Amino acid sequence: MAHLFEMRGLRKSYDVVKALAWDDATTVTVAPGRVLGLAGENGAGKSTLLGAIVGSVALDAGELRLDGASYEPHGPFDALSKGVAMIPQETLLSPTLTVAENVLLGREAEYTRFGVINGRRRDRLAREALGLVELDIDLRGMCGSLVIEHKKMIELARALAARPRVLLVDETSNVLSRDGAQILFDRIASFAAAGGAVVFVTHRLDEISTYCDEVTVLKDGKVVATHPTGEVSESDIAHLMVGRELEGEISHLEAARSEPGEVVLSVRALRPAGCAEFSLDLRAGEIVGIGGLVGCGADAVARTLAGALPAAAGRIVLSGTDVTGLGLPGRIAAGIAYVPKDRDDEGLLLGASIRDNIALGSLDRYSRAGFMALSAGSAAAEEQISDLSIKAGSHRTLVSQLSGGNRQKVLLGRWLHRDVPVLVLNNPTRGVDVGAKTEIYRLLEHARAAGKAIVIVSDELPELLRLSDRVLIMRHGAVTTEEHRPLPTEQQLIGAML
Ligand SMILES: Nc1ncnc2c1ncn2[C@@H]1O[C@H](COP(=O)(O)OP(=O)(O)OP(=O)(O)O)[C@@H](O)[C@H]1O
Repeated sequence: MAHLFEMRGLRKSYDVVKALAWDDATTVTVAPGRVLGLAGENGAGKSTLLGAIVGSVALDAGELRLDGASYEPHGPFDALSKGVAMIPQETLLSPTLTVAENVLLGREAEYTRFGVINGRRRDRLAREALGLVELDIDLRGMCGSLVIEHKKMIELARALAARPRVLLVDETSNVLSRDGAQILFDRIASFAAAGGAVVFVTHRLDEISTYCDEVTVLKDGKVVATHPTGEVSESDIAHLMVGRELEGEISHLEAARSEPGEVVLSVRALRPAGCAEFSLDLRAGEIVGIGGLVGCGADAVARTLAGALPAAAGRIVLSGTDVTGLGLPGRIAAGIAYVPKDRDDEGLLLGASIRDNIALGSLDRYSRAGFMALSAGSAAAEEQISDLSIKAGSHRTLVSQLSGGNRQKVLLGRWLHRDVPVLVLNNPTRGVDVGAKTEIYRLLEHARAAGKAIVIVSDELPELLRLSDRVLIMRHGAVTTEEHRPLPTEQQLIGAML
């Protein structure tokens, strides 16, 4: 079969980090009508590869070919004009532009004449594009205030509306609801059926077996193998990615479960935005998982427990102290740590180092007579880098230079070494590779065994089933199901969500 897209001998280094380190003979191709899955640990080079394909990463060496001809994009807009569109891992929408302006970014000439904007035409074009992904939202709203799912759908709409030949999708499904993910996979399938070529990056190996024709595994910037997905199992792919077996480590965690202790966090008749009353007694050494479809209220519950969203009513008592009136910083100081879902918007200082981001969870430890002595956090940061296998030169590396999954690990690392009694984790392993996920599960299990009380909101049912002592399923803002161990199957929980 003729190739639509071809990559050969790609190399890219950032100082000593070899993000892409293919030898001259290494070639990866995608034929028309095919979906290529890209798998690899955090920092393996997947996003760098996609960045190189749209010209946002300048390669040190290598060759890209589109339709048999040399292809050298100068940036994402140039790539788009040549028929290559990307949905990046971290959203690139401009927060201060409207939905319509973002959807039509780069197409302004289509609705502007002699410098005058034709608003009706703009709105019609934007509506057409959003129709491709079944998104019906206010065209005049600012993108900065949208939920992440809508931002991703806008990026998908923008890409599809440009009618590209090659579509690159970087870890998009992990922020989408089931319905959103279904729309994404349907569009990918029809795009391929119409002769397009797709490169799809995900850490969810079931998505690779279900939706991809072939899988290429990257490790330390090199191509380890490419196989038709029908010929490799998910555990084969995981093995190629991390170079070791993972299942045994997980079942070990299952065996170590013990009875929870005293109630640490008592939540009474809390009214998170858009939700019914929510009550919970969370015990020391207990993990309560909360799941449900998008808009079910689990996200609002997590944010309200953390103090990131105000509650309309109710009480939250932490070890006998009423913390209801406290905002996010006050709750953190009181002992409720929070890992948000949208890490770049809500969680991390991208321009600061790993050490400073981790130390943010412990400012009280590092302030002396009103001055910050963050250098004292270096050892703690190095410990987190090693415990969580954060791929970085040192604790001085800026978070903006880390891969997505490694950023997520920094966010978690901020709290895992802290002595906080309560952790509220909102999709804590989003974008984290299978090996590091096992490591994070192990650390959370240790935190649980050490008596921490943990609430995990997760879109991944296997994660909830693996970690939780209790699972709450929410629908339309209310808890409709509560299950204790032994927990029901994934299928039964999905049934409860619908
Ligand atoms: N701008 C940059 N400056 C310095 N190092 C960088 C930069 N961008 C990427 N890197 C490094 O290159 C390596 C590959 O990163 P990349 O984002 O491609 O990984 P990835 O496979 O996409 O990981 P993830 O699964 O976590 O998204 C990492 O070690 C990362 O820290």
